Amino acid sequence: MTIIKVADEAGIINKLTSYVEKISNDAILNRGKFFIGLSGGSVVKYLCEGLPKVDTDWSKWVLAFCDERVVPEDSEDSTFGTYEKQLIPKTNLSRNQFLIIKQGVSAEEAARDYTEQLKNAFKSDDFKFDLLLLGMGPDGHTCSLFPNHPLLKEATLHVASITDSPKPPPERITLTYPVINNARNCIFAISGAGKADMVRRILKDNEDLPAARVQPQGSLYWILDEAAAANL
Ligand SMILES: O=C1O[C@H](COP(=O)(O)O)[C@@H](O)[C@H](O)[C@H]1O
Repeated sequence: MTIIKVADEAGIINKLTSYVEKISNDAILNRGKFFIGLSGGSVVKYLCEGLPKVDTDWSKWVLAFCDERVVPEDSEDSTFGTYEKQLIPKTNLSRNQFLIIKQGVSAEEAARDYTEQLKNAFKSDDFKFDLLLLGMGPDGHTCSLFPNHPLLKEATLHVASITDSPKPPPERITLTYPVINNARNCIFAISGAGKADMVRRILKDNEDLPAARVQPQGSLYWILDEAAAANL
């Protein structure tokens, strides 16, 4: 695991951008495609500001979601909806490069359908992302994997549904640990004093919280600003 401390959000965006550029170009050079998993929450802002600066072959990108809210695409809670408005217009990406959750179905059906979409994209049952970009809530959740939730033990499904998310909206789908920890690279990007206590509990005290269970076969990076790293 590599912990990178930067001064502020601008520093997070710069670091994130350079990692994404390097990892995407390596993936495209070696395997012809770049599979990336995006998160919602504060990471959206970093990516919408940083990704347009990446020098890459956008046509080779396949973009999925580490988790997504089961809401209409035009809802302000839709993670895809936000990237559609704030990222696509600033890059050469097109909508059909994103794996978007099926609309108008239950969370369970959306998770099943998303699993099929991933199978088609990877042309395999082995969902090996080149990069997952992750956030962490102040309670230590990542993706839609919340503390003490039964989904933390999910070992069979690649994509699971949740209908009792403690953070609204309650209905979501999420990648599970078998997929997350199969990734070539995982990067957390965390800022602000509100996360400092949880950052300490995970990175210093080694508490068993959802974000701490992200231990990929590949590389793991935590990019922290000064406020988030204050208690390390
Ligand atoms: O609900 C969610 O929360 C987490 C963390 O969000 P943040 O705003 O505290 O960074 C996010 O990573 C996840 O994708 C999202 O659905």
